[in-house]
Amino acid sequence: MEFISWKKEDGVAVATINRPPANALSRSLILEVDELLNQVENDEEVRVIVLHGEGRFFSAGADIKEFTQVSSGEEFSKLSASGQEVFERVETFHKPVIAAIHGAALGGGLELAMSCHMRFVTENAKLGLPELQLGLIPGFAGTQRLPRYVGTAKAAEMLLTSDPISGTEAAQYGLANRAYAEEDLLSETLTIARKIAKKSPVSVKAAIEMLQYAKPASYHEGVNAEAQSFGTVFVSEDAKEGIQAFLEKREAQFKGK
Ligand SMILES: C/C=C/C(=O)SCCNC(=O)CCNC(=O)[C@H](O)C(C)(C)COP(=O)(O)OP(=O)(O)OC[C@H]1O[C@@H](n2cnc3c(N)ncnc32)[C@H](O)[C@@H]1OP(=O)(O)O
Repeated sequence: MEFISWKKEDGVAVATINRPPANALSRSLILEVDELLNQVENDEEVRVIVLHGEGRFFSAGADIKEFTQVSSGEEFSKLSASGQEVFERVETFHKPVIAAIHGAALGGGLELAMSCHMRFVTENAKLGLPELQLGLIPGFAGTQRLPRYVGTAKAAEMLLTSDPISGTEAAQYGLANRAYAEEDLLSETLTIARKIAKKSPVSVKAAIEMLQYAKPASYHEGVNAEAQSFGTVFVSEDAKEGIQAFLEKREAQFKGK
């Protein structure tokens, strides 16, 4: 794998995303998340996976620069659906996947983190779904998972304003399990991961399976609608303007077209 490396430590696979400068989730990086799961799936020495980011951020989201290479709405809907599929595999994976988030988990980066079974964060990390700032909507099941963690009112605020919340606030709202000082994040996360690694893999698998029943019945319908909508919104003039404005480091001027 080019962008994800991992090593085993006491029953835990510590996986590092390393795609400078922002660990943006290109298509190939998302495929590597899938490949990571392939590699640990049948490894009995791996009981838990901890995912974290190298550099300044956990991940700043889907690769906005790569978006300029896609042109049709159908292609964007497919891109959305294939990301959703990988993240669904994370959420239903029979070994717990834990995100350790520092710096920022934005857009697709937060969507990846939300598909993990637990999230530990630094107090000053930024967590958010800023896609509306780009004239887009989230496309990797963020519209469905965020309200599950923070409630619909806070999810609406986060989506519609594009403002991120801090790690401390994320822990208060239930989006993160706990917030730590920057220097303690990885060691505290590993302590919890090692504790889980000592449990019976049979009961851990069963517990994860049972958690899937806590998803609302409309979840998969919502995710499919999100992928469709992602493609439709993406071909708007406003989306072109939003992406261009990001690349030119200026504020977007949206016209409603
Ligand atoms: C289906 C899913 C959809 C999505 O996920 S859409 C994407 C949603 N994410 C975002 O909108 C976040 C965009 N990024 C930011 O808001 C900011 O960045 C940060 C807050 C993460 C960091 O800000 P700062 O510290 O001022 O650094 P910087 O100069 O903006 O970024 C450093 C370099 O990283 C590149 N970068 C940041 N995010 C992305 C991204 N999501 N895709 C591609 N590149 C990204 C920038 O362009 C720049 O690069 P250069 O140094 O070459 O100018």
